[in-house]
Amino acid sequence: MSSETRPDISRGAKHLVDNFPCLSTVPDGCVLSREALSEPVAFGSVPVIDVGGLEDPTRRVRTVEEIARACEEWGFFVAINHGVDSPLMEMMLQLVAKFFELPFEEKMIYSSSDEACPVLYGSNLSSDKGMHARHWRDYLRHFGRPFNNNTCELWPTNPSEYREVTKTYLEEVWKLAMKLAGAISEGLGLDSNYMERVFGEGSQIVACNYYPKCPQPDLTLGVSAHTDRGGITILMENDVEGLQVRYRGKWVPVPHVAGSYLVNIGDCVEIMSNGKFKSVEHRAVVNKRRERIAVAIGNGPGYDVIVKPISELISKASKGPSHEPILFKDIRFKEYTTAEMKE
Ligand SMILES: O=C(O)CCC(=O)C(=O)O
Ligand SMILES: [Fe+2]
Repeated sequence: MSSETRPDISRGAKHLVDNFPCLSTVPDGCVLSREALSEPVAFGSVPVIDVGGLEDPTRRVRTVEEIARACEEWGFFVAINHGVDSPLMEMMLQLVAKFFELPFEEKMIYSSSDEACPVLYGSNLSSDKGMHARHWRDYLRHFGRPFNNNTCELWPTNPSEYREVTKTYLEEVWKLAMKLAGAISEGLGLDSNYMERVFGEGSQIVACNYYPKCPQPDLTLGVSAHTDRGGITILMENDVEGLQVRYRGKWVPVPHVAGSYLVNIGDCVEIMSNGKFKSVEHRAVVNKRRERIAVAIGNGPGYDVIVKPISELISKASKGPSHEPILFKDIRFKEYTTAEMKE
């Protein structure tokens, strides 16, 4: 390809696709290694759990068991009847879609070379940094909870309803996260408020991911294999599937279930559970036909919380026939989230 016709990747994935409608190949440099792309894919079923059962005293114990089993075996589950208002979910998704539709220059207001910037717009396609370098994804990332000082004032002002709707959405997602934290605590044999108490004021990271249509989806990825650092990730997608979960060494695609959330355990809950509940690797693939939008909210402990295996679990284990070693070191959440970014 001559340099005049070589597509410009410097403005990210969406800009490239919008401006080269006839693009039939993934630009040089964006083709990922054969090893990264050739891992086996298998069909299996990520558990679908009716979390509405947590609200019903006759079904609570069974629902807690289902959640605990999913956290042990898959680290993931699809949550239905989760209680978050569907018009609110739809509104949030539409505002994120509108944000990505803005002119490039307007989105660039939020770009920065500092990865730790509290609000960050960028593209993995045009970046050669980090584990997702040259991947087919544009993103907007910012902090949510704790809502102090000027947290929300840093968020985008366009679309105009973005701040207000996002704040309401994050509060609802936090309620759901704490409901699930209750089930996870009970699943570990603790009282249902245990994890919520440890999380304290809590923290949230908002990751809005935009994956445009890709001419050669087999040659690239949206996001490569990683685990989430926080506690409980709650992810909503438009009606396009793309997430894959590592299960018994193979990649298992998660089918889209309308109105559901994809829930996964992050590193903090794995540490707190001393490895009983798994923070499992996942990745996002892209496709030729439809753009995919995924809004992932990482719900974690407050930044000053020391994340460590829960002492009750350790002492219980050590009384048992097989002494269970403490598998993780204590670490302050703030240091854990900023240590050598994996993303
Ligand atoms: O977009 C997805 O489906 C996955 C995104 C993800 O794993 C993340 O943002 O941590
Ligand atoms: Fe993730």
